[in-house]
Amino acid sequence: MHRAAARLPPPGPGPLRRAAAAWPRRALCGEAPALVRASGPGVARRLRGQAGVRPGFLSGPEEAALGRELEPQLRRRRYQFDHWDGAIHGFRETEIAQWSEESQEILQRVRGTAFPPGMSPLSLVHVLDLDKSGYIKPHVDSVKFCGCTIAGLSLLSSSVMRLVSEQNPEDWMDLFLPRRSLYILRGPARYEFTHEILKDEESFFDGQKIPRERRISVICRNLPVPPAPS
Ligand SMILES: O=C(O)CCC(=O)C(=O)O
Ligand SMILES: [Fe+2]
Repeated sequence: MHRAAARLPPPGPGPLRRAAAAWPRRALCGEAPALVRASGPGVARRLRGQAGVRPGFLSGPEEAALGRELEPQLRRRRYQFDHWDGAIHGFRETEIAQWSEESQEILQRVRGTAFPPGMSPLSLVHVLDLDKSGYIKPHVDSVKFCGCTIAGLSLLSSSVMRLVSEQNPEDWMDLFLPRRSLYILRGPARYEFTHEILKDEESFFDGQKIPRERRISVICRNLPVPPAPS
């Protein structure tokens, strides 16, 4: 979702629900420092434990197994190059509730890593297939439909995810997402910073080109906590 633009969810049921709104605070996850670069020590401190990358989270065979399961479902859809809210360019997507046993084990591992005990993960898992020319513009995931944690697996391609502070756009953090890694965004990284996936032409991490190929992400989210009754 574009910065500062409050948007409505898409008409009817659909996997994309990105709308800006209020920013409740919550916390915590691990990180690999070599895979993140921040605009300054203040941002690094603020996002420590809130934005992290686990390289090698998936093995090669696990990536292949997920791919085999996802390809037939994705192939039925067309890449879209103009989305309803313009947040994503060159993509197709789906939400999946039923997974093979092998994939369920992987998703359990994601949830066990990303979500503290007692948090309710969304049962639908979001699968986003970005064409080589596709990219994700800066947005904040809808607070209406998605809770404090976003955890995503990257298949087929490495990429760079950029976080930019909504309040001070000069504050940013880049996350290098190697192929087969898991990233986790929580608390301020999820609510107070936009996130985006850079297009191939702009895909650099710490000055180094990170070529963007076709990329499939498998994203687990949790339910928003309902407001306390007044
Ligand atoms: O592809 C990803 O890892 C992120 C996708 C995303 O930001 C979204 O669907 O809201
Ligand atoms: Fe998002």
